[in-house]
Amino acid sequence: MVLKKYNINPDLALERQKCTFDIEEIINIFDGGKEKTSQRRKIEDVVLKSGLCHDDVPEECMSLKERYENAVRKSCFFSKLMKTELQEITGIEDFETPAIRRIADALFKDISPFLLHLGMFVPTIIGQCTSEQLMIWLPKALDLQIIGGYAQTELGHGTFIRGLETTATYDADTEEFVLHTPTLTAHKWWAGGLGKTINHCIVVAQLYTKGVCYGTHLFMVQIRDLDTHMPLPGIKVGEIGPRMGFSSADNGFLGFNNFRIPRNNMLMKHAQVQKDGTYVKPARHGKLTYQTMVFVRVTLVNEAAFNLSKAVTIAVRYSAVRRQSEMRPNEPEPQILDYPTQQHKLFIGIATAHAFQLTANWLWNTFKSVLSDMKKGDVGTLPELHALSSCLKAVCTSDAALLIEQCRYACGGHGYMLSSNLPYIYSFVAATRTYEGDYTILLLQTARFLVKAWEQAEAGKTVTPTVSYISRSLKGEKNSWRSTDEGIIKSFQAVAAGKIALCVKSIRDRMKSGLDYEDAWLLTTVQLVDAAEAHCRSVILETYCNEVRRLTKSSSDNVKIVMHQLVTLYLSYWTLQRTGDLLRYSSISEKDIDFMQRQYEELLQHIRPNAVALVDAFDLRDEILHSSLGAYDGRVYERLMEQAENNPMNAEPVNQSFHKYIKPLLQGKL
Ligand SMILES: CCCCCCC/C=C/C(=O)SCCNC(=O)CCNC(=O)[C@H](O)C(C)(C)COP(=O)(O)OP(=O)(O)OC[C@H]1O[C@@H](n2cnc3c(N)ncnc32)[C@H](O)[C@@H]1OP(=O)(O)O
Ligand SMILES: Cc1cc2nc3c(=O)[nH]c(=O)nc-3n(C[C@H](O)[C@H](O)[C@H](O)COP(=O)(O)OP(=O)(O)OC[C@H]3O[C@@H](n4cnc5c(N)ncnc54)[C@H](O)[C@@H]3O)c2cc1C
Repeated sequence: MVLKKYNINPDLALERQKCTFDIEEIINIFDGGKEKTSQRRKIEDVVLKSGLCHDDVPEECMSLKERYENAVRKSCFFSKLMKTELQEITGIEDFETPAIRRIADALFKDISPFLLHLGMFVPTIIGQCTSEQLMIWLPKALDLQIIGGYAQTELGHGTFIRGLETTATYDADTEEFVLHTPTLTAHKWWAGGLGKTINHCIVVAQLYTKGVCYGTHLFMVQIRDLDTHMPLPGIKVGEIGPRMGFSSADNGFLGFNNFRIPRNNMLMKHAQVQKDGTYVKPARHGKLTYQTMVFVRVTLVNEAAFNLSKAVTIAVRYSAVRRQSEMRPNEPEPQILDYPTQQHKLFIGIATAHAFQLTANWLWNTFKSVLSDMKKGDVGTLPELHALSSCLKAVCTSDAALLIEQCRYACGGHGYMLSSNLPYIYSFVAATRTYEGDYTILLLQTARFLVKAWEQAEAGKTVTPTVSYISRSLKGEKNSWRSTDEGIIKSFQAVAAGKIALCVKSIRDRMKSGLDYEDAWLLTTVQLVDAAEAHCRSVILETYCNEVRRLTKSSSDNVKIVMHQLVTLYLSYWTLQRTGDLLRYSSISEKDIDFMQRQYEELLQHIRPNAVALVDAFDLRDEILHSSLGAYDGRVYERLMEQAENNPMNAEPVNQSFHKYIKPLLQGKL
């Protein structure tokens, strides 16, 4: 371990002695091998030694303007570091390296204003440009000669992309597009980095040529002068105002007054406008311009896992240090981690972080394989990827937000301190449930796919692997409950199949009673969201079990045991959460449920001695955790006091407001 090992809180030190497995083995599993762990640590060393992570004043004590300026400073120096030393170490394009994403959190407790540059601007250039356009913009973007964002959402529309109002009208005489914001609600709103930082932007606008609207397309737009950074004439741009999190990401607004850009600034990999204004539609699939969103949804599953692992590390370490109440009269106060209710709050967080991380890796591989199919001209696998990335983004970000909040509950009053870092982690993840497609909207997209899959299976057609359980269900295969991994997964698939069947029936019944398809669908949407969530649960459970089995094949017995205990905990937890559904759609009995409850409670006891070691195995350095409660040495109270003493509010013994207001009030002179 690279972490400092002096002055460790004695309770935490004892916890580490109880560990039954080799922590390094689990670290290697999640990094993807020993080599990757070593590369990641090298990257972390370089960034930590650079001195960039240091703030003179804690971020939470800065004004919004100071926070933004501090974040810009760090982003610039971090970018320089990425281009130099880090490039040498990674040897690959930076933005895909998970280690870079991890260590970025050592610099930014909140968000880098450059997040959207690497998160969406560069991926859009890669996915949407012709090879000529790529040659122009990609090197400049990677070299940070231009800095960009992604402006799709408007004041009036975010979810419904087809309803966007910004127009891009082609003028064949000058071979230019004229960008225009026709109404108040057409102003671009929310784009990260747009407020103050970026000079270029991908703009999503309704394309008009030869008097016809062809729907939304993507355009590369320079919005600020590269030298003075002033908005270009015809551009109205600014920051949208304080929000729950993302404080240093300068989310912005943008309006166009007949602003002209060259024809070549339409991103033309899939659809083109020729010089004379002729529109050439995408040859293969109508939704390829939505590809960056699919990419980000895939990466957000990883974000859910990573941020949850940070929160649960903080809460478990704190729970080992914190002593409160008594279990029996006159006995010493126990560590709060010894309360089964505390274990119930936290151990599911550890298991979920594992489940989401392995699912994220699997989804990333699926994404790469679909991209490779698409490069060969085959878009057949795209609908399944869209359905998977939609539901996994929705469910993983939503579960992670709930579990992170549970970690805060688990830390009592001190968890409410910004210095615990839990409020920052929560506000970041809470936003991921909304952006890049709101929870409900994305589950409804998956539901479309599931209903279609049902209809295909009914017609005797083969369906894709993630929904093959539908065919089994239609063949009349009855579910018989077994409390094994496979048995539980089969039962969750039976729940999903049962719910999809009911949705299909509801839609058909409603149509029989005279409604059209749209109304029948609309009235069934509560059930459809529920069915898509059930499908997603079955995907996560299956992926988690399969991946742990695959990845621990050559592990030591002790690692196999502890990793499998977490899998069983996860399966038991969700069985107990979903007893109503399982009683309805599987053959589970009350006796089985009693067994699962006892098994779950026993597992909490089995995992308890390894709890601290399991969070140590996330290998998160103190500089990444930024937490007074979760540091490796467990010196919680020392840090809280030190930070209180250094609070700028305590710099003067008497605040001037006493003389101005309180004293006159006390003396009746106000
Ligand atoms: C670490 C990185 C951090 C990055 C920070 C990011 C910060 C945040 C950035 C943002 O939020 S950017 C803005 C993101 N905005 C959204 O996500 C908007 C969500 N809305 C949509 O995606 C779409 O409007 C919609 C809900 C999918 C509906 O689109 P549309 O009305 O055009 O389609 P439908 O009629 O519903 O469906 C038609 C057909 O198309 C299929 N489809 C839809 N989307 C896709 C897709 N992305 N890929 C492939 N296919 C897609 C859909 O399933 C339908 O198929 P059929 O059922 O007809 O077969
Ligand atoms: C921190 C943050 C950063 C962001 N960054 C960017 C960015 O960089 N670039 C960018 O373009 N955008 C960005 N966004 C915008 C984001 O993508 C949208 O806010 C998001 O897609 C949700 O859209 P909306 O705000 O229009 O919500 P709405 O669609 O108005 O949703 C409001 C509610 O209505 C419900 N609803 C809407 N339509 C339906 C329907 N058809 N059926 C059932 N229920 C429905 C939703 O489920 C939700 O509960 C960002 C947002 C946030 C919070």
